[in-house]
Order: sequence, then structure tokens, then C-alpha cells
Amino acid sequence: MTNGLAERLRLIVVTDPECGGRPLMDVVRAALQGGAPAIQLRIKDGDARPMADQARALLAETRRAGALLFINDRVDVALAVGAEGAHVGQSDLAATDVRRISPPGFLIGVSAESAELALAAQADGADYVGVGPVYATGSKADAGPPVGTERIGAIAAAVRIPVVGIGGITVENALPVTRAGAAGVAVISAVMQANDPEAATRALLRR
Ligand SMILES: Cc1ncc(COP(=O)(O)OP(=O)(O)O)c(N)n1
Ligand SMILES: Cc1nc(C(=O)O)sc1CCOP(=O)(O)O
Ligand SMILES: [Mg+2]
Repeated sequence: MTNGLAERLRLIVVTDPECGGRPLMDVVRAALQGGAPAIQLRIKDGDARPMADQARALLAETRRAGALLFINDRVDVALAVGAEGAHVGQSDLAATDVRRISPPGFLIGVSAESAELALAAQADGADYVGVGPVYATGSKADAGPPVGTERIGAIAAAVRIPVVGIGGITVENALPVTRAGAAGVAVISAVMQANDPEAATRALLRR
């Protein structure tokens, strides 16, 4: 599963309940139609059962499209529905604990805003690290100050696993993130709020 992982992480479309008044599933379908290689279901503070139902519905779409599905925070939901992986932050389950309870090949992403945290995540068995916010973001209330593309470069130079930049990334400013050393970018608003999520996905992938 990790073969070619960096390629499959070149764009992670992270879901948000705010998607321009459209059904979430329609926006995700459009992103998949535009070629999104990975989707992350991110529902903060949702109950487990409706989340699992939504994850199963999403998984049917991602499998049809040949894309990966990650579940944010809720490793239990990811395991229950058979998603390809989970993304955990510094206050979620540690990668070592996720590894202990997950099947071989289960993909683990860990948020790491410094080279030290990224090295620790790598040692704990993470498959990739998410680094952010690269730029200012309005999509995460508790995001720290922007770390900039220099931090992406420093972390990418420190670890062997792929680095994914997140936070405030758009078609216009994505290129410096990958030029700095990120394998890919993760976005919410650039796709979820786009008038045409399929075209926005294609445009991001072209960058
Ligand atoms: C790819 C990617 N990177 C970082 C994050 C942020 O995760 P976390 O720090 O746990 O914050 P929340 O998303 O849970 O609010 C992410 N979701 N995806
Ligand atoms: C979910 C998330 N995590 C971040 C981090 O810094 O770890 S920033 C962020 C929000 C990303 O949304 P947008 O693409 O709309 O800026
Ligand atoms: Mg989290």
C-alpha cells in the first residue's frame, strides 16, 4: 500500500461540512472526477455512527475512483469501515498506538509542525506527516500561526516519509509548497468552497 504513496498524496481533499450549500457527497464526487487521489473525511465533534455511515458512503465513491480515503481523528471509524488510513494530530492517538490496533498496510498520517515532531512521528511508524498551517487559514479555528514554506523545506530535509503541506493553500500559492519539498498539499476551501470543485481539483493537480 505504501508503494507510490507520495504520488497518491500529491493532493488530499479534506472535507468540510461547509461546502457552499451543496451536498458533501456531490462535492467529493466532483473532486474525484477531477482526479483527486486522496480524500480525508474531517468531521469535528460528530457522533461515531453517522460518521461511520458517511465514511462508508464516501468509501464506495473513493474505491470506484481508485482514490485513498483517510479519516481525520477517528481511528475507530477508519478501522470499522475499512478506510485505507487515518490522520491523527498531536493530541489524537499516537502513531504507535494506531499501528498496534490497525491491520498491515493501514496508512497513518500525523500532524507535525516541527522537524522534531516529524522525526518522532516517523520513528513511531507514520507513513506521512502533515505540516501546517503553511499560510493563514480560516478553516481551522485552533490553527497556529503560518509556518511558511521554509518550514516545509526543513521538515522534508529531515524525514524520509512524504511531507504534505496544509493550510491556506490555493491554486495560486501551491507551487512554492511542493517546490520547497512537499510531496503534496491538503486543502479544504480551495476545493470545498470552489464554484467548480472538479476544475479546482484539476487545477491544483496541474500545479
Ligand atoms: C494532511 C493533514 N495534515 C494536518 C491536519 C491537521 O490535523 P490536526 O492537527 O489533528 O487538526 P484537525 O484537522 O484534527 O483539526 C490534517 N487534518 N490533515
Ligand atoms: C485541517 C487543517 N489543519 C491545519 C494545520 O495547520 O494542521 S490547517 C487546516 C485547514 C485547511 O483548510 P484550508 O485549506 O481551507 O486552509
Ligand atoms: Mg486531529
